[in-house]
Amino acid sequence: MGSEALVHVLLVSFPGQGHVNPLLRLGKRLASKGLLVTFTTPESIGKAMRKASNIGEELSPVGDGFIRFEFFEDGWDEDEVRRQDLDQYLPQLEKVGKVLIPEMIRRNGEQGRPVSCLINNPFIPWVSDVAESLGLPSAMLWVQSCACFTAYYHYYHGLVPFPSETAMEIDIQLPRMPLLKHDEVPSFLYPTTPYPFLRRAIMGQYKNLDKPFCILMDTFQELEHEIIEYMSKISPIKTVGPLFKNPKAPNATVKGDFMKADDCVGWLDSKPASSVVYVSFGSVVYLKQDQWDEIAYGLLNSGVNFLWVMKPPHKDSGYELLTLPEGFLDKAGDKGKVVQWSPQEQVLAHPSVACFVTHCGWNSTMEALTSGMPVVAFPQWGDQVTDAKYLVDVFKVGVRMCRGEAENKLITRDVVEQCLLEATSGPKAEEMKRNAMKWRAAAEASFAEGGSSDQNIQAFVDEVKRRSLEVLAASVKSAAKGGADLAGKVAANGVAELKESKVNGELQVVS
Ligand SMILES: O=c1ccn([C@@H]2O[C@H](COP(=O)(O)OP(=O)(O)O)[C@@H](O)[C@H]2O)c(=O)[nH]1
Ligand SMILES: O=C(O[C@@H]1O[C@H](CO)[C@@H](O)[C@H](O)[C@H]1O)c1ccc(O)c(O)c1
Repeated sequence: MGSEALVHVLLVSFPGQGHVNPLLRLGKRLASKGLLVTFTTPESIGKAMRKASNIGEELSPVGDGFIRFEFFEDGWDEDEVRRQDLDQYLPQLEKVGKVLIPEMIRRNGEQGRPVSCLINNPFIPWVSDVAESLGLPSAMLWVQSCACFTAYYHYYHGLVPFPSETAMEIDIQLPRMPLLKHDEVPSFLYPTTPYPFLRRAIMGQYKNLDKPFCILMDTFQELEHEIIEYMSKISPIKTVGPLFKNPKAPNATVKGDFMKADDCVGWLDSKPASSVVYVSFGSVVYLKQDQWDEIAYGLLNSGVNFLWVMKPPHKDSGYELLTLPEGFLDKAGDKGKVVQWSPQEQVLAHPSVACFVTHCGWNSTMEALTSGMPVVAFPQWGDQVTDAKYLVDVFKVGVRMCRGEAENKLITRDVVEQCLLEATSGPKAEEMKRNAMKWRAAAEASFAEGGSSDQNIQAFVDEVKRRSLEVLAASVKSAAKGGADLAGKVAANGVAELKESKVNGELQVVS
C-alpha cells in the first residue's frame, strides 16, 4: 500500500526539545500503526533538526506507516532575538501559524494527502482553533505528568488554594495526590515565578481544553494510576507512554535532536557495569557558575566515573558560557567525560550507567523510569519540582539533591558527593535500583502489544480513521453541492470510496 492511501495526521509542535521529542515519538507510534504522519514545527528549529538528525525530504517508513517533515517559516529573520522571549514569540507563532498551517493542509490535500486530524503539544493551543475552522478533529499531546496536568487544571479552575502573595508557604492537597509542599507544585504557579510567561502559555492551553477530542499523555496507567483514573472522569485523557519506546519499530532512525550527539557510547563501553554517573540538566535549564563548580568538585571528590552534559547556551539567551574549574579535566582523567549533547536514550540504557543526576524534566523522568535507572533529583522550575517529589517520595527511585531554583540555595560539593555516594552504593542504592527495575517492567508491559498504552494508541488510531471518514464525507458533500466530480477524487485518495446512493440520493462512504 502506498503512503497516499493512508489516513494522514498533521503534528504541530512547539519548537522546544522537550516538546518535539515526545510529539515526534507519538508520530512514530502512530505511523507504526499504519498512519501517514507529517511533523511540522518552525523552520528555525527544522534547520537545526535537519543538520543534527536523520531528517530528509523523503518519506520515512515506520512500521506499517510513514513519517515525513514539513517546516513553516515563523515570519522572523534567522537571527531574531525575540524568539527567546515567549511573551513575544508565542503570539507571533499564532499569527503566522493560523495562516500557514491551513495553507499546508490545503497543499497536502491538493497533493493527494488530505489531512484528517491535527495534534499539537502545549503552548500552541491555537492549533485546535485551526482544526475547528477547517472542520477537522484535533487532539493534544500533554508532555508532562498527569499529576502536573491535574495541578494546572485545579489552578486554572480555582478549585483549591495555591501559594499566593499573602500565603506563600501553604501545603496543597489535590485529589488522589500526595500532599504537596508549596515548593512541590509546578513552580510557574508561584506568584513569584520569574517565568510568568510560561504560566500564561500553559493557561492558554487550558483555555482551549474543550476543543481537542482527546488529550494524549506521555505517562502510563500503572505509574499514575489513581490520578489518571480521577482525571479521566473530568477530561478525555488517554495515556500512551512511555512514547520513546516503539515495539513495532524499535530501530526507527528518525530523531528530532537539535544538536548532534557526541559519541560517548565507546567510552561507556570501556567502563565497568554500574560505575558511571550520568549528569544532564536537559535542553533549557542553565545553572549558575558557582553551582556548576560545586557539582564539578562533588563529582571529583566522590571518585565516581561520570558522563556530564555541558550544553552551550543559546547565543541569545543572555547566559554566560559556563566553564569547568581549572585543571578539572586533567584531575578527572579517564574517570570523566564531558560532552555538549548526549544520545540520552542510549546512555540511560547502557549497563555501565549507575544513576542519573537530572533536572527532572518529564521526558528525562520517563526515560529514566523506563530504563530502570535510579536518579539524583536536581529540579529547577516548572514541572521539574513536582516530578522530583514523585521520583523521590512516590516512585521511590531517587535521592533529592535540591528543592528547586526558588530556594536560591547553593548546593555544596559535600552535598553533591554525599548524594552521589548514596545513589551508587549501599542499601539505599540497591533499593532504588530494585524499584527502578519494577517501573521498567511496568513501563514495558504498558507499551508492549496489548498493554494499556498500546491499547490506547490503537483506540486513538481507530478513532482518527473513523473520524477521517466523517471528514471526507462532509467535504465531499459540501464540494458536491458545488457540482464537482468528487467521488472520483476521493477514490484517487484511496482512503475510501464515495458513491451516490441509489436509494436516497445521498453520498455514502464505502470503505
Ligand atoms: O544531552 C542530552 C540531553 C537531553 N536529551 C533529550 O532531551 C530531552 C529533554 O527533555 P526533558 O523534558 O527531560 O527536559 P527539557 O529539555 O525539556 O527541560 C529528553 O528527551 C532527553 O533524552 C538528549 O537527548 N541529550
Ligand atoms: O521545553 C521547555 O520546557 C521543558 O518542557 C518539558 C515538557 O513540558 C518539561 O518537562 C521540562 O521540565 C521543561 O524544561 C521550554 C521551556 C521554556 C522555553 O522558553 C522553551 O523554549 C522550552
